[in-house]
Amino acid sequence: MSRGTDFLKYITEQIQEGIQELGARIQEIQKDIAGMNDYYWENYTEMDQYGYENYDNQQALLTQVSANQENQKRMSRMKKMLDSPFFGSVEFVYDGEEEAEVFYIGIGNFARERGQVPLIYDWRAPISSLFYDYDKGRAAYEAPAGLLEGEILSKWQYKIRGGKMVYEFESDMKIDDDILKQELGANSDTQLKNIVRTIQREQNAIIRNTEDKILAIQGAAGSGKTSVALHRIAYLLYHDRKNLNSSNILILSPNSVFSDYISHILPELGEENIQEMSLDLFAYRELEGIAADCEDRYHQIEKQIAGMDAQSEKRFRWKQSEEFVRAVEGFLIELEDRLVDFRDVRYKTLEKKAEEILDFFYYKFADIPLLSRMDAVRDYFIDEYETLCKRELCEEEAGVIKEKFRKMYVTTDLYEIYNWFLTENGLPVLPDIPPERRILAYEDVFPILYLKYRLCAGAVRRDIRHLVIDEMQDYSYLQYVILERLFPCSMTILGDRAQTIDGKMQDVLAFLPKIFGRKVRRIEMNRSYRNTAEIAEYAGKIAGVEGIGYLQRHGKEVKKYFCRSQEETVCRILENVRLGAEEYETAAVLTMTEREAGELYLALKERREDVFYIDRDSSAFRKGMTVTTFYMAKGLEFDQVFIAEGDGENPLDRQFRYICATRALHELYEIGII
Ligand SMILES: Nc1ncnc2c1ncn2[C@@H]1O[C@H](COP(=O)(O)OP(=O)(O)OP(=O)(O)O)[C@@H](O)[C@H]1O
Repeated sequence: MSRGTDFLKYITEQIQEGIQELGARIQEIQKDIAGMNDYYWENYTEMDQYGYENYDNQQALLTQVSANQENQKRMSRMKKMLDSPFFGSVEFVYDGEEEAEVFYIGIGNFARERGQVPLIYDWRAPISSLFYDYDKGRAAYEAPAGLLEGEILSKWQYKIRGGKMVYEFESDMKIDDDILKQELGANSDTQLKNIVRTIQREQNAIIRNTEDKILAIQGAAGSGKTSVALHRIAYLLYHDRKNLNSSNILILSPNSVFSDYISHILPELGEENIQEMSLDLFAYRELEGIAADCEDRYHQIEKQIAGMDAQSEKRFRWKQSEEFVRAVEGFLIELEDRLVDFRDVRYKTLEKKAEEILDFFYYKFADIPLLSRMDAVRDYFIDEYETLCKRELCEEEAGVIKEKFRKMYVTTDLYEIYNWFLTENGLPVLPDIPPERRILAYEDVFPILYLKYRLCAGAVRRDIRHLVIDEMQDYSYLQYVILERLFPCSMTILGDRAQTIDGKMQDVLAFLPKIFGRKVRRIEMNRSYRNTAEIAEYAGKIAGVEGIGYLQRHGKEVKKYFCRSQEETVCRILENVRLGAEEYETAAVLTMTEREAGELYLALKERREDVFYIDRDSSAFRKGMTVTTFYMAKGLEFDQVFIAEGDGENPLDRQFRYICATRALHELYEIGII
């Protein structure tokens, strides 16, 4: 038997024994807990009158309950490990030592007892970097005690499934590529896979980067940006347990389908409860009370596809630009004088002259945002008044005073203030209607949100300690300014300029340093993993993207059809789609517009059962044939992709075809209309 198979046998026994021992411990604690409960119910009437005994009992109970919760977690981790306990090993001899040691690496640490040397090391442990960063020969890793150097004598890779060794071999770079090809040659799933077994060196450098506050990654389509960002989160959580837990992390993703697509990776890596949301949803929640509803990005894309007139297009761009931010800043300086009408305030013996209020407003509290500043002035005077009267005001009295101060604002309605700004800048104003009837066009959503953050206090989200922004190319200058204000934390920002959904490519890396300063570290990922060589070359030509490396994984040539009608398009799709038990798992029919997707979906649904439609309200994608727009398919991947082109020219044609083409793992069909 080989060393890997021997170790598998040994470790399986160890894990099984560990599970048994832990099971017994869980039961024991469970008994203790039951005993404590019984004791409490039998004795609670006789416990000391001050409640000390009761308190001690409760504490003891809580300790046992939380110990068992922890044990249950360990138990489920160990059970998971039985399926595939490790995937790599490194035979390493430390400098100055004679004998080599073999370190096995898996998805989590395993030791029989807490504090013992692990039998399997977590892929995020310092020692595991030997596996990802080096081949045979000299190597080193950064341990808590400092840099440890030595020599790697051999490196092995294993595939274990259901507790059985599928393959094992000594790995060098070439074999690495073969494994990758095998992994990527498999059928796609409706969820992104974890890549711990095959993380590449340049990916590992990003995952293990803890020095840079803001990492901005420009990566080709399919280069593993999303995968790397998620593994980075797992890595950061592992290494900074004291300061960071999963509720401190927020992922801004394009939509709910994408959120669902990536949602299982972190739990698989042992990290639960990471929050995910789109920036549009975030904005919508923040603007509650100002407007009843907001358009989202997808409304805007549909407008762009339908063709916007030059003036609307120009206005939209301006409202998201650096110039806009500057114009708002200028407007805010003037706003101070326009927004407040200082008056004397009188309430019983409290009397404040307008001049005195003005003085406090402009000087003492000048740092507080305008719409929150009067509250600070008011609280100051109320405090002063209470000290003088030697009593606290009741709620009703304080309410009356609050109202008097609040009334000095000419308006507190951000929508109205925004209209002042628009008028000043010679732009059409929004209709003068009450909040419950207001629906904000996408072009106004972030401008109003920006005003909110500049005018009201309390926006900064200090609970978030790490922010991930996926599809960075689709965020505007203004959105980044907002993000910078809201989240003063470390960030992983990733995207691909070639996939910008706009008339021209946007290189956000050109302006990010202006917003975030010198904290931004730029990294490029130029090797693509998703597509076959044939598809990658085809896609590269569409976007005019050069210099992308890809695996020499070969497949069918890309096929192009020209059809006369929708009926013919449907026929072409159905004759080429290969879904089934022995075939592919996912196929996508991707269109430019929602209308086209809706029509094709209905036509295909008549002919096949397993056809699903994804629109902006969907929250998951399923095995079978998915019909959707190119912009909803961003970030996802499918075994087969059919690009159903619309008729006529379109300003987003290049982006449409490029994004669609790069979604395909194995087969790509382009269907044009003549
Ligand atoms: N090191 C790796 N080992 C195995 N598979 C990998 C590796 N890196 C990337 N992949 C695979 O390549 C595919 C693309 O990865 P991912 O979706 O993370 O790329 P992306 O750069 O975010 O793509 P896009 O921008 O086109 O949406 C996925 O199937 C992923 O599992």
